[in-house]
Amino acid sequence: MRTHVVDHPLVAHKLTTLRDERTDSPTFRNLTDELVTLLAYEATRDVRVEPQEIRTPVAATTGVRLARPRPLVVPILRAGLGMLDGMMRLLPTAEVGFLGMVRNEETLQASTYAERLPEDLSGRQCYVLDPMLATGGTLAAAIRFLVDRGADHITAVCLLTAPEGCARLEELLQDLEVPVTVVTAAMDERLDEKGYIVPGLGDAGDRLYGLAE
Ligand SMILES: O=P(O)(O)OC[C@H]1O[C@H](OP(=O)(O)OP(=O)(O)O)[C@H](O)[C@@H]1O
Ligand SMILES: O=c1cc[nH]c(=O)[nH]1
Ligand SMILES: [Mg+2]
Repeated sequence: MRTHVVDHPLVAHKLTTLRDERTDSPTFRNLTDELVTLLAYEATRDVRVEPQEIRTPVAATTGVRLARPRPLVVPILRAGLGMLDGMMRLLPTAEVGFLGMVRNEETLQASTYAERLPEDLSGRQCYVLDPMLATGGTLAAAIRFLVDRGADHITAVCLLTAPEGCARLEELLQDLEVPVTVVTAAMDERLDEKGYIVPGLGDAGDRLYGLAE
């Protein structure tokens, strides 16, 4: 597994406002959207392309287009939904599948409550969207689900990651032969006793969709 922390002053600037407890839900949603587009640029660095012959007004030339089958973007509900538009801005022709997952706040175990994905993902590049990689349980289960269906290339886009979660993800997925990359805006310090990322940004789903108020 490869973890890529995007080191860019605009990412750091937007992330700081995102973390701030005074940031309201509408601003949080906008910043998430902007941050994801910046991360998506890095996350799609190895998206598959194929040659395409075109004519410019001046001459014939060979360029590229996105290869078939199209990439699949998978937001993990609820909080991952806030990342979908930012990702689709760069990959407008991607297909979208959905996974609904929730972490039990006592046991920290992830469970799946909804799934709407193509049955056969053979040969598909998948981009998993989830703002928080905390203990890693949610992302590990989501990635295994996609690989079991045939996905052969996984990139997870996460706003924040915790070192403990990255280590656990690597351990849980060590038997996979599929390349897995995590692209993130920051690797934070640690998890607290409730499994929250420190300093983190709190509960991403609640901050996006306002259920905390
Ligand atoms: O790495 P983990 O320890 O598994 O935790 C991370 C998960 O927790 C949050 O979702 P949550 O369960 O709060 O669901 P929500 O998106 O509906 O708020 C977050 O969006 C991740 O999916
Ligand atoms: O810090 C955390 C950990 C899990 N889920 C969140 O939304 N935030
Ligand atoms: Mg939540």
